[in-house]
Amino acid sequence: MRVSEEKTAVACRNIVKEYTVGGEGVRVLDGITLKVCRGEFVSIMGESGSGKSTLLYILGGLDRPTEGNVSINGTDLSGLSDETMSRMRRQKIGFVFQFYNLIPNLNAEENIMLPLLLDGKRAQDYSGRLAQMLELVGLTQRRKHTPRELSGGQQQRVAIARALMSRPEILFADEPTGNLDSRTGAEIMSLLEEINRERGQTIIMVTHSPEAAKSSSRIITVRDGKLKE
Ligand SMILES: Nc1ncnc2c1ncn2[C@@H]1O[C@H](COP(=O)(O)OP(=O)(O)OP(=O)(O)O)[C@@H](O)[C@H]1O
Repeated sequence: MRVSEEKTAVACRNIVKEYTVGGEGVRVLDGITLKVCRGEFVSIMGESGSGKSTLLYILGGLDRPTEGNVSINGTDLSGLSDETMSRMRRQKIGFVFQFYNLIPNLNAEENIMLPLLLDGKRAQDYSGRLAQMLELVGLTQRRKHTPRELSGGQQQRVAIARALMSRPEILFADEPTGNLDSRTGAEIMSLLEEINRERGQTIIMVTHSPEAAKSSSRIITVRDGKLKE
């Protein structure tokens, strides 16, 4: 991508995050500035407790920083009400977690459709997109299975399809292979790589795994509350 064509997907400036633990302030993030361009696949690494997930949630608008600001696709999140922020999350952001967070009594396609239904959309208007997503994640034959009838890797594929249904600007993934054996983890990573390469999907992923991080185009590390590229 030429620099002049770069478009910023998400940017943050001087992010500080402090928690109060036992009456004392603990500074987890200490002045983080970062820009991720559209189409990038960025891995966030760092030791346990370094603040990787905290940073991911702040970038995705799931949490607010103590200081500093985040903008997604040019919109500054700090000025948004909670309601506008949650609409923005539903429509512009996809999240995938280590534990798939599927609804146990809904089947694969119902789980994939759920966020759009909660956003007031009609299922019949999205049947084509649903079929495309099932195809993309390789679950067309298993669309009527409930999570209990699916392997961990298949459940994560459902979660990925669900996150992509709204055609999000950015897909955030928090340890997406953390609960999978290494072979299944590698399959999930090649799916994410394909989604990034073929669809130009911007992805920001937290991972402990150097193997998983190899799929990304850039690795950043959080250490002592700061970023090292
Ligand atoms: N709500 C909270 N209240 C107090 N402290 C918190 C809270 N959330 C996170 N922390 C602390 O902030 C630090 C960073 O947590 P975070 O989960 O972001 O780290 P991480 O790098 O993602 O860790 P891991 O790799 O173990 O998941 C930790 O020391 C954690 O205990």
